[in-house]
Amino acid sequence: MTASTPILTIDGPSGSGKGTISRLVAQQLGWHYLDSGALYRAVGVAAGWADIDLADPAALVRCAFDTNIRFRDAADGELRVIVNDVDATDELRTETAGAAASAIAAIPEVRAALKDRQRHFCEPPGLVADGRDMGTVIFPGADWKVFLTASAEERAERRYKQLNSKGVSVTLAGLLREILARDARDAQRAVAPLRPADDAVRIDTTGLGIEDVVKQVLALVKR
Ligand SMILES: Nc1ncnc2c1ncn2[C@@H]1O[C@H](COP(=O)(O)OP(=O)(O)O)[C@@H](O)[C@H]1O
Ligand SMILES: Nc1ccn([C@H]2C[C@H](O)[C@@H](COP(=O)(O)OP(=O)(O)O)O2)c(=O)n1
Repeated sequence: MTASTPILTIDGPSGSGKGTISRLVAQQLGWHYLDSGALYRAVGVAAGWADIDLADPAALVRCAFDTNIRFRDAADGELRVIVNDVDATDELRTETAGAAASAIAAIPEVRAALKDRQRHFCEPPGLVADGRDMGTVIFPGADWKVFLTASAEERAERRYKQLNSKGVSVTLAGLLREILARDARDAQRAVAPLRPADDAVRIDTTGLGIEDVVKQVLALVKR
């Protein structure tokens, strides 16, 4: 990590648009992008492949250290995630993987195991980092911090459309339940809970289009 490398953090709950907005802003600025949630999802999925019990913290911590995770920009603009040499992008995006990630993310030693890996993404010319604790724990000295929100109903609707467009069969009511459960677990855990940093700019994206949000975030960085 270079002390002078500019960092923008974008935190928020599931479906608030962190990933979409972060990638677009990073593209426009020509900066690197860290999808920290993908690291937690990858460890959860790798643990599943290795039959590790989600209630076995010591084995999960070993898994967090041992899992090889690489990101690759695909030709269609999607970010592919390669876990232990397997393209796990589609498996990672499922709600099952999200729930497993949220469960293992509550284990302090798992969070500690992933800390340095996240900080290594900070390379010139700049970094946009998205997650739950980017502005509070991983990059507390970030130059700009954004906290995105949207109503739970709108977030569930967005996820519904997103998964449907990929041919994944889900129900809106089921997604809303899962989103509310994940919000509660991520916000109530003892270590690095989901919350805005004191110096974060909050943007409620309910009813806003993607372009509107990108404009607001870029305006903040350029100010
Ligand atoms: N402001 C917005 N308005 C409408 N849809 C949005 C907005 N931001 C994101 N989306 C859509 O919502 C879905 C979930 O966004 P995503 O970036 O994956 O959220 P997160 O990373 O916070 O879980 C995506 O399909 C995305 O295109
Ligand atoms: N910085 C982070 C990122 C994700 N997590 C955990 C908590 C989240 O519910 C899961 C999945 O995160 P991810 O950002 O991929 O999920 P969403 O796209 O917001 O649905 O991982 C975390 O604890 N800290």
